[in-house]
Amino acid sequence: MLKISELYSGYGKMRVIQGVSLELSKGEILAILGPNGAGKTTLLNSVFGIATIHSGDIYLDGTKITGKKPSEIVKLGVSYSPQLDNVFPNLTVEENLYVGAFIRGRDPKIKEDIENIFELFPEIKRRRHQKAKTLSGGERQMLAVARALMTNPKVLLLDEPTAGLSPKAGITLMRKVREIKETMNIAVLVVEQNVARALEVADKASVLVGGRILREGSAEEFRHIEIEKLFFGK
Ligand SMILES: Nc1ncnc2c1ncn2[C@@H]1O[C@H](COP(=O)(O)OP(=O)(O)OP(=O)(O)O)[C@@H](O)[C@H]1O
Repeated sequence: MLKISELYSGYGKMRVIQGVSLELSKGEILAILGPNGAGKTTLLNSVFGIATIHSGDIYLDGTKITGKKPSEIVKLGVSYSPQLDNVFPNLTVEENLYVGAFIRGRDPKIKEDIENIFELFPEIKRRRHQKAKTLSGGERQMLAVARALMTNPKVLLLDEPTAGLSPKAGITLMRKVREIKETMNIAVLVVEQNVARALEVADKASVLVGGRILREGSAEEFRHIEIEKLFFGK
């Protein structure tokens, strides 16, 4: 579904990603793990067309998306929930979901999809007429993920969806991500600081250090490795 091949990318001339290749299939969650500054966000930015691609290619279902604009990439089926500024604070929950569906124009199915999303996230359904800025941290992150789903993506990119959440809210959200990939049969590329939380729901994981993939494998095989060893090989 998503294939990244020998990617070198960064910002302007600055290189952050140094030869990353990975593949993500439909119905899979791939967790990108790694220390601060490893390039995790830059990898997502590269897929979404907001970083500078120096060389390499990115394919979605065999179609090359390298170098395309984010608006085109969304239309092809990739949605992105960034770490910050991922909801419109002064819009209501429902309005945020309508804005999320903006690229679908006047698609009559939008209303029905919003109700389906609310079935997945009853926590925010209760707050549908409340402004996003009045939500709790956990509810706000659920809204951010829900908003990203409104484009009907094939691939969902999530940047630290549990950042700043309590352990309980964090695990609830990650389990929700798993439920989403199962019910909607989509592929999820998730960047997470919390390794245990990510590995609980992910199918596989890649460890990114210094812009390179240090190791990759099934989430199961990483569950028993200490973080220091995972990130720094100690
Ligand atoms: N817009 C930008 N312009 C220039 N440099 C950037 C930009 N965004 C990030 N960088 C740099 O790229 C490098 C990788 O940053 P990135 O945010 O991808 O790392 P990360 O693994 O997501 O880190 P963290 O876990 O701390 O969020 C860092 O050195 C950072 O300073």
